[in-house]
Parts: sequence; structure tokens; C-alpha cells
Amino acid sequence: MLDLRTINSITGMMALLMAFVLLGMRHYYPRRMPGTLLWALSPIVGGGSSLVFALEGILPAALIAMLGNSLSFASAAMNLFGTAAFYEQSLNRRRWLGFTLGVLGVIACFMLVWPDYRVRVAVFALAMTVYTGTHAWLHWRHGLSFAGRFLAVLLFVRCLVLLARAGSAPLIDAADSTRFAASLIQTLYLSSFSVGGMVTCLGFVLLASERIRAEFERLLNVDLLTGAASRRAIMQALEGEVERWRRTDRVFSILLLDIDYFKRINDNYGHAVGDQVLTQFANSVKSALRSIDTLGRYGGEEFIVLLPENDLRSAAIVAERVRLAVERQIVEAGLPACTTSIGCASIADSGPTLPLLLAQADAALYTAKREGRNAVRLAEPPVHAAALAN
Ligand SMILES: Nc1nc2c(ncn2[C@@H]2O[C@H](COP(=O)(O)OP(=O)(O)OP(=O)(O)O)[C@@H](O)[C@H]2O)c(=O)[nH]1
Repeated sequence: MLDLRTINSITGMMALLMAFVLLGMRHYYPRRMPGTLLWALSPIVGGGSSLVFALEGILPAALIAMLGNSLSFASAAMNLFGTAAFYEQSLNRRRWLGFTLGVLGVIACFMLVWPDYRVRVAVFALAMTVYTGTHAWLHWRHGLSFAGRFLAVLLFVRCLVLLARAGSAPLIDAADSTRFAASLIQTLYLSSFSVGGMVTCLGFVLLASERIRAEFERLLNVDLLTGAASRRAIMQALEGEVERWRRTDRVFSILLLDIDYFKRINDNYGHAVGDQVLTQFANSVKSALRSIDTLGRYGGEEFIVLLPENDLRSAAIVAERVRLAVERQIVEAGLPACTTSIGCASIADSGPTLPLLLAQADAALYTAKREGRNAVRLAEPPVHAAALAN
């Protein structure tokens, strides 16, 4: 079994190593990810507490107990508040400060007035359970990913070790025991700070990586200006629908939309206003759709709507609803009104591939434009699709 002083030193060194890793992570990850600075500073403060405890015999015992415990609580608080910030949750700072000062006051009493190590270690371990349990709960409640669940379970296990340490104090310790008096539970307890602390830091790195990945996916799949699906995402969704139609015969339709005379809006009001019109347009279209329909930005001022389980006839009804929603949209002050032309096509009529479907919708859109705009036109069955049917 490792000597407890060695475990204490290992805890301090691991903490500094993990602080280094977390600070490095912060350097390369986006700065606006909240909570990560507190996570990175926490092991430094925790390592400081290990250093203070290592000075037993050099500094007065009371000073070591108060300073070491204060730093341990500060480190736990940084982890907890870092996690709360990461999940954008607010914790009552005053309440936590009051709780911690109260606990430190009790520890001071059992250090200076009625010296008793058993009470001190039990009170410390119970208070740490409150910190660690709240921390575990935050991850369980808000971290729905693998890393969040992993941290919740890890912290819960640390709670069990802390509770075991608190419960064992009256049984295995004497009033004048010290932190480095060897016992199995004390070894487990001190190790939980080193190994547990290190694995917690790894969990933080995982959690931050998951968030970055989610952010990248969002950037790939969402058009940042309008909030519609990106071209990549809508094309993927369309490919998926074509596949599903081939396997299950479940029909779907698309609408191809183009804002009318959008160049004029840009030329007369400027590109920035043009951008706002695009956003307002996308919102109006979405307001006329069902939750299972998807609006995607095909490019520039051209959009696609995917209508699952709609044949051409019902797609035409939706298209007319969309056209009216755009025509009647409540225009924000200072923004010009706009209208849209829409071409509808259905996979059941167009032919078996996405390019054929898009070509059909495009042809219908072209007809709508040619025949005066602000109109809905349906696809005609193409010659080659008709030929395929023969
Ligand atoms: N503000 C803004 N303009 C864009 C964006 N993407 C494309 N455009 C502009 O959209 C305009 C499209 O114009 P055209 O293709 O000539 O079509 P139109 O003026 O809408 O005319 P019709 O489609 O025939 O009714 C061009 O001026 C593009 O510069 C964008 O993201 N923001």
C-alpha cells in the first residue's frame, strides 16, 4: 500500500498536470465556452491544498488544517461553479459561501476549542459530499451526453467514498489522529482526490470536446443567416427521403422557392437589408409549415422545402399557404416587402432520382417566374419520366 504522504504528493502533481491540460484545452478551444477557466484553475488550487498538507510538522497544525481545508473547498467550488457556468445554470454564490464558512467555522472549533480529528474529518467529508453530490446532479440533469453521464457517475462514486470516510471516522480514528495516519479507508479517501480528480478533469476535456463537435455540426447543418437547414443538410435529407421512397413507397414532395426581384431589394436598400429580408422570409415560410417539414437554403435567395408524405396535390396546397404567408408577412419597420415564386414537384411523378426531382421543381419555378411571379406552379411530368413509365 502506498504511503499516504506519497499519495498526497501524487495528488498535488496530478492536479498541476491536469491544470496544464485544461489550460491548454482552453487555449485551443473557443473562448466563449463558459466555465472552462474555473475548471482549469480548480486543480491548481487543489494542488495548493495538497502542498499545504505536505507541510505537516513545518507549519502549525491549526494553520495547515484551516488553510488546506479552505483551499480544498475553493477547488471544489471552482469545479462546481465552472460546471454550472458550462450548463448556463445559476447557483446562489452567497448561500454556498455561507455554507462553506459555516463548515470551516465548525472545523476551526474542533481544531482549537475541542480538538478532535474525528469530528473534523467527518464534517469535512460530509461538506465535500454536498459539493460533489450537487456537482454530480448538475451533470446528471444537464449533461445528456456520454461525458455528462460519465462525470455524474464518477462524482456519485466519489460521494460514496466521502460518505464512507465520514461514517468511519468515529470507528477507526482517535481524537488526536492525523491526516497521514494509515488505514485502508484513508488510503481510498486520499486516492479519490488524486485519481478521482484526474478522471474528473478528463471528463471536463471530453465534455468540452463534445460541445465543440456539436457546434461544428451545427455550423455544417444550419444556415447561420436564416436559421434554415444548410444546403448540405437539406440535400442529405432529400437523399434520405429518396432512399425511403425506394424502399417503402412513401411519397414526398418538394417546393423550390425564389424571392422575386431580390436583386432590386439589394440594389435599393443595400446588402445588409437584403440579409434581413432573407431572414424574415425564412421565418414566414417556416410559420406556414408543419413541424415535420424542413426548410433549407439551396443557395442565395433560393430555398427548398421538403414535405414528407405529401403528394403533388397536397404540396400545392402547402405552397399556396407559403406564398400567402410571405405576401402577408408583417414586415419589420424599415424592411421592404417581398413575394415569392414557387415550383412544386413530387417524387411519385418526377422519376426515381433527386436530380430529376430538382429539375422538375426548377422547371415549375421557371414557369412561375415567367408567368408573372408571386405564383405557385406544379411540375409537368418530364418526357423521360413518361418514357420510363412506358
Ligand atoms: N443580401 C443578400 N443577397 C444575396 C445573398 N445571396 C444572393 N443574394 C443576391 O440575390 C440576388 C439574386 O438576384 P437574381 O438571381 O438576379 O434574381 P432576382 O432579382 O430575385 O429576380 P427574379 O428571381 O427573376 O425574380 C443577387 O443580387 C445576389 O447578389 C445573400 O446571402 N444576401
